[in-house]
Amino acid sequence: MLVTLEGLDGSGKTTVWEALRERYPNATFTREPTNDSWYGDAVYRSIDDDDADPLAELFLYTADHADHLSRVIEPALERGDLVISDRYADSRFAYQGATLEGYDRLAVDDPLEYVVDVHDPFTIEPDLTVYLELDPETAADRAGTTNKFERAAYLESVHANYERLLECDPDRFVRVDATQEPDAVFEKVDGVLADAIGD
Ligand SMILES: Nc1ncnc2c1ncn2[C@@H]1O[C@H](COP(=O)(O)OP(=O)(O)OP(=O)(O)O)[C@@H](O)[C@H]1O
Ligand SMILES: Cc1cn([C@H]2C[C@H](O)[C@@H](COP(=O)(O)O)O2)c(=O)[nH]c1=O
Repeated sequence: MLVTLEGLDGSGKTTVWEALRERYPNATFTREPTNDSWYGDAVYRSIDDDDADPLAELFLYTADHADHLSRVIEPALERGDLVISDRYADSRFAYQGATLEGYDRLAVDDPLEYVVDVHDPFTIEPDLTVYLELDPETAADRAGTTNKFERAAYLESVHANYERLLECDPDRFVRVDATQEPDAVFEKVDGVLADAIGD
């Protein structure tokens, strides 16, 4: 079973992911961008480049996703592991969907839909996606605005894109209020996960 954690920067995904690691020691824990491949290194170079071309950046993230699928996700699912990923394809739909808004050289009406279409032929859809919902101001505050994506105005567009994704796929997404204390957020996510895997 593939479970993904999604949300704005600072919404508490990694905090929950770390706590789940202790709760499910036999599961495969992974993340995007990956932090153990040159594809992931290339993505982090792009994140640190304020002038990175948004379309090139989409394909760097997507290359990292393709490698992540073949190297980590598919083998773990074939072994029958529970796989828990801190960010996954929905991050691309929401974030690159936002960076590509108003990018003149991409002749599409709906960048989010375009990014979904790029993934459609090869990605593996998660069985469950936990969306940690937080307002963009608090998210930017918590994240500390350390990279170009962690700014409230940009996170507004990302937030709107996540809302579209949740609306399109209500059976896959579970929304969790990320303004609660960390323990309460974890308890809620743990309950959702236990229900999903029949624990
Ligand atoms: N429920 C919470 N309430 C208040 N602060 C929190 C909560 N969860 C996490 N934090 C704090 O917010 C900051 C960001 O948390 P975390 O790294 O888990 O978020 P994230 O969603 O993984 O962020 P990013 O996507 O930027 O990596 C950390 O300082 C963390 O301690
Ligand atoms: C997977 C993915 C991530 N991003 C953005 C979101 C964050 O600002 C950075 C790095 O992620 P982290 O969880 O803070 O380490 O990258 C993105 O724009 N598109 C994606 O597909």
